[in-house]
Amino acid sequence: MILRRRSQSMIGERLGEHTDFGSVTILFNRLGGLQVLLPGEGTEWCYVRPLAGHAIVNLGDAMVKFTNGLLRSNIHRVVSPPGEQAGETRYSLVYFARPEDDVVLKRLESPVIPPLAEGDEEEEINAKDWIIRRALKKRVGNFKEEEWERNQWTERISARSRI
Ligand SMILES: O=C(O)CCC(=O)C(=O)O
Ligand SMILES: [Fe+2]
Repeated sequence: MILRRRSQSMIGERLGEHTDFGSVTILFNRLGGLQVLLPGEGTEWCYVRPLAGHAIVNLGDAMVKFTNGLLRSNIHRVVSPPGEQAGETRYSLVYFARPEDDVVLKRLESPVIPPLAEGDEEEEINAKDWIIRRALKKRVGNFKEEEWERNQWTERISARSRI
């Protein structure tokens, strides 16, 4: 997928904060504009500087689910490129990899993956339903108070500085 964002004159055109839904995202950017929220309390947004000949790799929510939070899906957003780059059109080549629709997003059985907390039970949700849930969450009007907690799951994990 190629994403195109016009210059800063298109005020308000940006991608709001989110975690990616799938397993791994590979990004190729020439201009800045991608920002990550560093883990921990009260942290700030940082630009991710694109380097020639390099890709940017993001982990998505499925990795959080499979590893019970050992791996994190970082919270990121896209804003206007910094400094002189702000006047240029930004292209981003994005490759999203994700589990097949019917894969259940649950902790994998492995001694290196943290066990579930005592009394915790994992919900049964497959990749397709997870994506639908996450996409709907972003739509104004679909917001339901009682679902907020559930939908925040990977953000909460990703925002922590330590396990
Ligand atoms: O354009 C970028 O650098 C990132 C895009 C992104 O985060 C996304 O499409 O999920
Ligand atoms: Fe993203």
